[in-house]
Amino acid sequence: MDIYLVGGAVRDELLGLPVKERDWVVVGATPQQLIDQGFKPVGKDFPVFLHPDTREEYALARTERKSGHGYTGFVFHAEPDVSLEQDLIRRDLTVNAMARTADGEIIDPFGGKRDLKARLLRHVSPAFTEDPLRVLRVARLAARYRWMGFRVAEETVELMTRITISGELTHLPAERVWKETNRALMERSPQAYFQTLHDCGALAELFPELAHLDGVPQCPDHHPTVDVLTHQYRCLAQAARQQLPLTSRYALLCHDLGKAETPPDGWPEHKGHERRGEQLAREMSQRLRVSRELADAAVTMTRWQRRAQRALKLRPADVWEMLHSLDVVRRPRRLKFFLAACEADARTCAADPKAPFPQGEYLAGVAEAVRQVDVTGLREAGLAGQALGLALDEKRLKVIKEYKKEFLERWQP
Ligand SMILES: Nc1ccn([C@@H]2O[C@H](COP(=O)(O)OP(=O)(O)OP(=O)(O)O)[C@@H](O)[C@H]2O)c(=O)n1
Repeated sequence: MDIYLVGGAVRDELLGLPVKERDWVVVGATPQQLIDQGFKPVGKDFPVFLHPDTREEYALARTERKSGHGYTGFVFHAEPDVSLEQDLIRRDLTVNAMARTADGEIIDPFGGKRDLKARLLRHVSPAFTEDPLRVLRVARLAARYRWMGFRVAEETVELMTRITISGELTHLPAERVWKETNRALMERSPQAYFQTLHDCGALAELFPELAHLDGVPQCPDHHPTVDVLTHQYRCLAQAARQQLPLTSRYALLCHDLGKAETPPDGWPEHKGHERRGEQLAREMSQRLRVSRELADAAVTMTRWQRRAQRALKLRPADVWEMLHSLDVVRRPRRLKFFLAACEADARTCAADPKAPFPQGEYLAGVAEAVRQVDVTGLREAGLAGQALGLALDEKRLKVIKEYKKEFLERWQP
C-alpha cells in the first residue's frame, strides 16, 4: 500500500503557512489491512480510519458518485484498485488536489501548484458538482486567503452559479451551512465569504435577509458606504481587523437586516429598522440553528445599537433601560461582546477608523459602577420585593449620573 499526505496540508505547506490538520490517503489497501495494522475505522459513510498513534485521518482512495440530494446522498467506491489520480480528480479545488509522498515529492496532476502561484481557487473537474457544500467551502477559502490575493476562477464561479440555479443548495442541512459560515466568519476576510456567495447567486438562496440589503441606500451622513450590503461587508472586515469573537461578528452580520424592509419612502433614514430587524435576526438564527448566545447577541445588537452609539448624550434613565435589558449586572460578557460589535460598526462608519469610541468605555464603566451598588444596606433597612427594586433603581440612577459627570470631565474629545 502507498500512503500520501493530501488536501489542505499540502496546500498550506506550499503556501508556507502553518499546517493545523493532516489528512492522508491510502492507495492499494483494503479496510481489513488497515484494521490489521491497528487503524480504527470511523464514520459510517466514509472509508476513513484513525492512525493508532497520531489519531490523524487516513482515507482509502475512493471515487464517489452522487445518488441523491445533498451532503448525505453519496455512494462510494473504495476498492484497492482506485488510483491516487482517481481519488484526486474528485476533489473540490486544484489547490486541494495535490499529494505529497513520504520523501517530499509533490504529485500534482491538475495544476494545483500553477493555481497557487496564480492565486486562483479553481475546481478540478465537473465532479465538483457532486457536493453542493463545495460552493460554501470555496467561499470560505476565499475568506481565508483573500489577504494573499486569492480569488475564485471565473469558470468556477460559473459552475457554482449553475449549482445554485439547480436548487441543490436548498437541500443542504442547516448544520452544514452553519458550520461553514461559522468558520468563514472567523477567517481573516469574512466579508469575502458572503461576497463570493453573492457572486454566484447563493447569497439569495442561503441568506436571503442579507441579499435583500443589496442596493438599499442609507444615510450618507452616517454611512460613507451608501449601500447597506456594502456597509455589512465593511463591518465584517473591521470586525476581523479588531479580531472580534464569533458572537460579536454574528451580531454585526445581523445588525441591519431590518433595513431591507424599509419602504422606499422611508429611505435613507430607515426609521424603526431595529424593530423590523429583530424579527429577521430571530428567523435567520433559527434557520441556521445557531447557539442561544449568538441568537441573543443578534437581537440585542439589532435592538440597542443606535442607542449605544448615542450613549454619551443619553439620560441616565435611558442608559439604565438599555443596560438593564442587557442584564449587565449578571452577564458582563454579553455587554462586552455587544460593545465590541458597536465599536466595529462605529469605526466602519467613521472617517478615521482609528477614531476613539468613548461610548464603549462609558457604557462599560457605567455597568461596572452599577454592579458595585450594594443591595445589603437596603435589605437591612427592611426593603423587599417591588420596594427593594425601586430603591435599587434609584440608587443605580444616582450612580450613573455621578459616573457620567466624572466621565465627561475626564474624557476630552
Ligand atoms: N466537500 C469536500 C470536502 C473535502 N474535500 C477534499 O478533502 C480535503 C480535506 O478536507 P478538509 O479537511 O475538510 O479541508 P481542508 O482543505 O484541509 O481545509 P481546512 O484547512 O479548512 O481544514 C480537501 O482539501 C479537499 O481535497 C473535497 O474535495 N470536497
